[in-house]
Amino acid sequence: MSFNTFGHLFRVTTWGESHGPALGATVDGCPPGIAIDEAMIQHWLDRRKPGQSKFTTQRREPDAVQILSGVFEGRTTGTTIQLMIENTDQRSKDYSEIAQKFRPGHADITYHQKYGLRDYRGGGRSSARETAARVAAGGLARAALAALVPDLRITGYMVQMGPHGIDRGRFDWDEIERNPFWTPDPQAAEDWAAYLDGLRKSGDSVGAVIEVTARGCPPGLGAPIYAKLDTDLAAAAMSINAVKGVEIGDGMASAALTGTANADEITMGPDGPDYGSNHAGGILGGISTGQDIVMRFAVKPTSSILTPRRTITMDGEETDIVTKGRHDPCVGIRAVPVGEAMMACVILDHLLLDRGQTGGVRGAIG
Ligand SMILES: C=C(O[C@@H]1CC(C(=O)O)=C[C@@H](OP(=O)(O)O)[C@H]1O)C(=O)O
Repeated sequence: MSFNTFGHLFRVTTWGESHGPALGATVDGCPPGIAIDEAMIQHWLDRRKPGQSKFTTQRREPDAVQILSGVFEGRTTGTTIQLMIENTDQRSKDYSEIAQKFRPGHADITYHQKYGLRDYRGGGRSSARETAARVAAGGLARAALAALVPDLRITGYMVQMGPHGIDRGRFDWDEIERNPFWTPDPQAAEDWAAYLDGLRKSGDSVGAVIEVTARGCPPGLGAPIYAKLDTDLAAAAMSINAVKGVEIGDGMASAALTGTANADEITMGPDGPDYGSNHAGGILGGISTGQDIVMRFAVKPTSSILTPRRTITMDGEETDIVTKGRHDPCVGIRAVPVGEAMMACVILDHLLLDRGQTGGVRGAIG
C-alpha cells in the first residue's frame, strides 16, 4: 500500500499541492535508453494545462516541465526520473473566505476529519492540479510505449456532458482534436458549447463521461487473478480527481445483455483470431485480447460553484457557501488527457510485468 504511488514496475509517485511552490512526479522503473526530452512531455502537458478556453479555469499556468534526473544525453538511464512543474499563478486569497467551511461535494470535509488540518489554498493536495504530474508521467510512459509497441494508439475523448451524450453514428476520430471538448461528435461539440456557456454564466457546473481507447495493444497483458489489467485500469481511473464511476467495455450495460448478445464471436483471420464485436472492451480474464481496450469513467460536477449551497463551518455552525475564484464549469474536459496518461502508465506497467513473467512469448493459435 502506498499513499501517493501507483504501478508495479513502472512506479509513479506524485507530489505537491495546488498553491505550493511546485508539483511533480517521481518515476521509478522506466526502461533505460528511451529517447525523451522536456518538449516531448510538454506536448502532453499542453493539452491539459489550465486557461486555454472559456470552458476551463482561467488560472494561467505554463505547466512547464523540468526533468531533474534520470535522463542523460536525451535518453533515460534506468534510474529515478524526477519531473517538476512550478506553480506560478496561485491566488490564495480566493480561498480565505472558505478556509473555515467545507464545500459540499468536495474533499474538504474528509481531509479535515481524517487529518485535523488541510491546505485549503486551491484545495491543496486534493486539487485537480495534481493531475499535471500524472500527465507528465504519462508523457514518459508514452515515449517508452512508442519504442516498445510502435502501433499502440491511446486516445481519450468526451462521450457525455451532463445528460447529453454523443451520437456514435457521427463518431469521427479526427474531430477529437478540433473542438475544445475533445469530443468525436462535431454536433455535440456545438451543442455542448451553448449548454456549458449557460451553466457557467449561471454559476453552476456539470459532470461528464470520458472514454479512453487503446488501439493496437498486444494480446497477453495482464494476469489472473489479482494482477488483472482491468483491475489496474479501474484503480488508475478511479484515482483521478472527481471520478465516481469506471467501466470497461460494456461495463454496467453488460448486465442487461443475454449471453448470446454479449458473445464476442471469434473467427480465424489471416493473422490470428478475429472478433466480431467488443463487448468485453479488449480484456478477458484480466488479460488483453488484442482488440481495442475501451475504458470509460464518470467525472462528477466541479464542487467549487458560485451558487450558494448549505454547509457547516469547522465549529459546527450551519451557514451558506459560495466558492469564488477560477474554476472549471466541467472539469471532465481536462480529465481527457489525464485519462490517456493513466492508460499509458498502466499499459506500460503491464507490458514490463509481462516481459518479466513470459518474456512476451504467446500461446500459438493455428
Ligand atoms: C490550476 C488547475 O486547476 C485548478 C483545480 C482546482 C481544484 O479545486 O481542483 C481549482 C482551481 O484552482 P485555483 O483556484 O488555484 O485556480 C483550478 O484552477 C490545474 O488543473 O492546473
